[in-house]
Amino acid sequence: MSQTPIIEVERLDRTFHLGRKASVHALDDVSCELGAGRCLAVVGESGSGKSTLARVIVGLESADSGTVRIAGAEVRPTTARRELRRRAKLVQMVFQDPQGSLNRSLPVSATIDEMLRAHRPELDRAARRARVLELFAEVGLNERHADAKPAALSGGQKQRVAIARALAAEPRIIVLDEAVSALDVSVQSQVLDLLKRLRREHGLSYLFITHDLSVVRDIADDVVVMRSGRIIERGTVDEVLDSPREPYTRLLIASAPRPGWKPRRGLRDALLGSGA
Ligand SMILES: Nc1ncnc2c1ncn2[C@@H]1O[C@H](COP(=O)(O)OP(=O)(O)OP(=O)(O)O)[C@@H](O)[C@H]1O
Repeated sequence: MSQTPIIEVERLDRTFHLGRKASVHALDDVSCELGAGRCLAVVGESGSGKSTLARVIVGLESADSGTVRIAGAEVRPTTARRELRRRAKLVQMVFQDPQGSLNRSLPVSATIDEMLRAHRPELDRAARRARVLELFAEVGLNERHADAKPAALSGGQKQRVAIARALAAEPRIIVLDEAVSALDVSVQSQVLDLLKRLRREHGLSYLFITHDLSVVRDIADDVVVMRSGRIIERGTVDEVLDSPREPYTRLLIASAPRPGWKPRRGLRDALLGSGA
């Protein structure tokens, strides 16, 4: 990771207390960085702490200790509108389920219009409409899609709307949390191509949370492997996926679906635990 980091995460710790005695150490001394203009993938089995890391980074979740710096400034969870807006200009998040940011009863363009109102107050109604259509065109959609209600769009189209919504804030970083995981393989590859193009054209940096190593191979430059709240391996995608040092990483790679792949559940469960 040679470029200046745009995100620096240092020694994050987060424990969730579930009951009187039970607790989960979701982040355990986690440090990592995202180089400016790069794509860092965070991989690991379900429950390994990937989403918690993403949520702490964007300030949706607090950490018990440790620091997160974005573009050199420390970020903390806040409800202050000005601070939230300032952060949203730097970093946007795209989730697995785009439905969450869409209002069922309004055309999907409304969600983008709302972002523009927040981040581009100088635009009047007509200029916002023009910008909405520009953003739709950027993600491969047209006016007909913009004026449709969410139910009339496919999963892939809705995820494109979510990406357009993120772009409307003109952020420098997009955090994608399993953003292509719910899409079938051919739609997934189209959305990945779109993300690659947008990254090039806008100089974006991506933090890409996924459990899918073929997606990592396709889009990421660097990767960290999480297990039980800790980062257990890190490096460039080629280093980690071609020459993994940790047995756990080797197992993740061995158990990733590929043509002709047959799950070896016994071995996998023994090594990854029942939550895998
Ligand atoms: N708000 C919360 N309250 C209690 N426990 C939580 C909370 N958020 C996360 N956890 C726990 O922290 C651990 C890490 O969860 P996290 O969602 O970060 O994992 P993940 O790697 O993103 O998993 P997945 O791939 O299934 O989304 C899990 O054991 C989870 O149950």
